[in-house]
Amino acid sequence: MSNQIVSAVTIAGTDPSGGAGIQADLKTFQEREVYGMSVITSVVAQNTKGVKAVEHLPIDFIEKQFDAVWEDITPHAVKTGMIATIEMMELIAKKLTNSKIPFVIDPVMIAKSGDPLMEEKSREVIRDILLPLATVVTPNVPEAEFLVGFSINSQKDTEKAAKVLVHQLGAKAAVVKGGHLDGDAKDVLYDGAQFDYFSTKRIDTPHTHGTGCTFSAAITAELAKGKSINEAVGLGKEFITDAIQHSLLLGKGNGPTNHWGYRLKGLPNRGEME
Ligand SMILES: Nc1ncnc2c1ncn2[C@@H]1O[C@H](COP(=O)(O)OP(=O)(O)OP(=O)(O)O)[C@@H](O)[C@H]1O
Ligand SMILES: Cc1ncc(CO)c(N)n1
Repeated sequence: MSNQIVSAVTIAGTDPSGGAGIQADLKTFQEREVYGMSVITSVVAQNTKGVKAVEHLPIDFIEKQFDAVWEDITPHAVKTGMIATIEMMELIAKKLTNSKIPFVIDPVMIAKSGDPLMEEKSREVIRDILLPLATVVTPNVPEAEFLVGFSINSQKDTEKAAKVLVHQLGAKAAVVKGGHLDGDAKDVLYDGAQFDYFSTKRIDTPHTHGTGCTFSAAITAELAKGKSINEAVGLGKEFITDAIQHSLLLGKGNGPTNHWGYRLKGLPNRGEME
């Protein structure tokens, strides 16, 4: 694949303040040297402090965007982020059912600010119609709890949830992220055969707006390049850790991560410099 231009597409909602959603995904693809494309599902008026308003695009217009990408530039991988309604989920399922490209699902339900990004009645639908199509699904703990139907309080629970996501709900692999648990930021990958653990020390910062989007976009970019699931998750974890470590101290709320943070590896972060 060395001379081939690798491309990926994100199907998701927007963040005009640039830290999450489509904007985070495209920045991440670019940093991973993957040509980024996007299909916008919802336009969200949000920033580092929270969500102010959401407008869903008409379903036929989402389909037109999807077709505009696919009829022209076939992507090497696809990810979904904010998919708010049942209609949108059905459209994506219809479009991707016989697709052979890697498909990463970040089952975005609630923003870090606590604002809902998915209609409650859609949650079962993402589980039933999209999860079986996933190459990798990347829930945080509250999302995983909803999808599997039990609470997650320990590593054992996390492993059990990852198994359910694969064996009962049909994803090829699942990464249950430990960002919301206490202690180290430890993510568990289950690929149907074995567990792998990706763990870093928790970085003491409130600036984690868009971490989930950035992490899943980095995994998508690496799968687009032909990396294995295990390699892609490992590279995604390094990328998000550097992005959090070097967060930009922007905004008045929970600030965004730094998508070029990996280039600053080993250097003092901005907080330490000031
Ligand atoms: N404070 C932290 N220090 C180090 N790593 C973190 C921290 N917070 C989250 N992570 C890591 O960032 C990645 C994204 O996890 P997280 O649980 O934050 O996603 P999320 O809740 O889906 O994010 P989002 O706000 O975008 O929805 C995971 O690899 C997680 O372990
Ligand atoms: C559009 C969008 N997707 C995902 C998230 C979760 O971080 C967000 N805040 N906004």
